[in-house]
Parts: sequence; C-alpha cells; structure tokens
Amino acid sequence: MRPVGAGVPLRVEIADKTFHPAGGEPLTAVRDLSFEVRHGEFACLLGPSGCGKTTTLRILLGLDKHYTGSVQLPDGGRIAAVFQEPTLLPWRTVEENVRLAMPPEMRSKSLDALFETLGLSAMRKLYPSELSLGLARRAALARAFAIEPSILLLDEPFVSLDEQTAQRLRYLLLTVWSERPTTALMVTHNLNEALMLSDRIVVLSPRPAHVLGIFDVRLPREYRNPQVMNDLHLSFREKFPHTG
Ligand SMILES: Nc1ncnc2c1ncn2[C@@H]1O[C@H](COP(=O)(O)OP(=O)(O)OP(=O)(O)O)[C@@H](O)[C@H]1O
Repeated sequence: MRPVGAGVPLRVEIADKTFHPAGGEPLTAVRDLSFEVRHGEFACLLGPSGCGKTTTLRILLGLDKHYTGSVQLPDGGRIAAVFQEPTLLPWRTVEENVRLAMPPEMRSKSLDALFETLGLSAMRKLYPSELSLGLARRAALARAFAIEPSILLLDEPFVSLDEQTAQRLRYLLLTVWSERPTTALMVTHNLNEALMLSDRIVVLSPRPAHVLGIFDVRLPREYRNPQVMNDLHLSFREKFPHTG
C-alpha cells in the first residue's frame, strides 16, 4: 500500500458552472472552486444547503460536462459513488447488486470479508425491499468498496436516517475505509460528521460554491472522543465563525 500523499491527488479546478434552465434565468452554481484531496485521504466538502456540492460531485463523476475548468482524478480511474438514496436494483439480491457493479475480471472474487465487516453476511440473499433503511445503506457501501475504487465519492449518504443509525453507519464506513483505504470525498452539511470522518474539510461558501478555507483534522480518528470532538468544534468555529 502506498503511503498517504504518495500517489496522484484528486485535483479540482472548476472555473464556472452555470445552469441555463429553459425559459429561466441562468444560475451559477460553482465559481472558481479549487481544491485538492491527497492520495489516500478522506476529505469532506462542507457547505450550506444549495451551495453547489452535488453539482460538483456530478462533475467529478463525469455526469456533467458543461463547465469550464478541469478535474484530475487519482490514477486507476475506477470511481465509486454512494448517493443519498442507496439506488439498489429491486429485482436483484444484495450480493447480485454488489457483483453487478464489479468489472468482469473481479466478479468471481470472494466478498466474504467485505460483507462480514459491514455486518451483511446473513443478508446476501435478501432483496432490497427486505432491508431496513440502514441495511440498504450498508449494501450501497459494499457495492462501492467491492470495486476497489481509486476514488470514492459520497453524497450525504446518511442524510435521511435517524441519528443512531447514521452514527453506526459512520463507524462502519470508517472501519471499511481503513481496511480498504482509498481517496475519498464526501459531501455533507453536517459539521459533526465532517469532523468525525475527515483528514481534511474543504469549507465552501454559499452559492456559487468556492472554497472559504481548509480545516485539517490531523488527529487520528481513534482519539476523536466526545471531549476532543468538542474541542474540534470550537477550533472550527474560531476559524470559520459564520459557517457549519
Ligand atoms: N439541473 C439544474 N438546473 C438548474 N439549476 C440547478 C440544476 N441542478 C442544480 N441546480 C441549482 O444549483 C444550485 C446548487 O445545487 P446543488 O444540488 O449542487 O446544491 P447542494 O449544495 O448539493 O445542496 P444540498 O445540500 O441541498 O443537496 C441550487 O440552487 C440548485 O437549485
């Protein structure tokens, strides 16, 4: 495994992204947005509702090519995404959903360890309709990690869950990510979530999104106990008094 920072970073330079709705006023969602996520780092894009976070992720995913600027993805080019909704195919089992996302040369590999880590071993043959909201999110995480992505993009994956379930999933995400480290960028408007998960928080302005500043959380995650989280909150608010 390469040490953090040794590989190609994710480099984002979006000069302008403007929507031109038919019959409506043009709307600039992103302007002069520039940041980097180092190889193997977990970063969060933290910004207020509607500031342009999802728009930015869609550009990184290649789903929106109508922008000016450039994006450099880490080498390997395998992108995994986890969205707000788990987007599982309803007529396929959990395991089939995961395997279908894998490139053909990987499809026969064992998924035992991954399912075990995510607490899904007993659910492999279930259909999405048989899963709770939390279990469906776990299946979406399994599908993302199964392809061994060179970059993992997450768009508020725990947003519509109750806080207890969301917190359990954050821990699971950390566990599975530390077993299978990859460069990760997660969109959130939840400061607590960002402080718990990130090596680095990219703090965004209200729309049009640009970077207000970077908050590095250098402390290893196992030391981020409630007291430390409290201190992190305070230093974040000192640095960014009008956000979060
Ligand atoms: N296809 C589109 N056409 C026109 N405007 C759009 C389109 N998609 C997004 N927008 C607008 O662009 C702005 C940024 O939207 P975006 O979804 O990127 O925000 P966000 O930061 O992800 O918000 P949230 O936290 O609420 O998900 C919003 O004002 C939104 O209404």
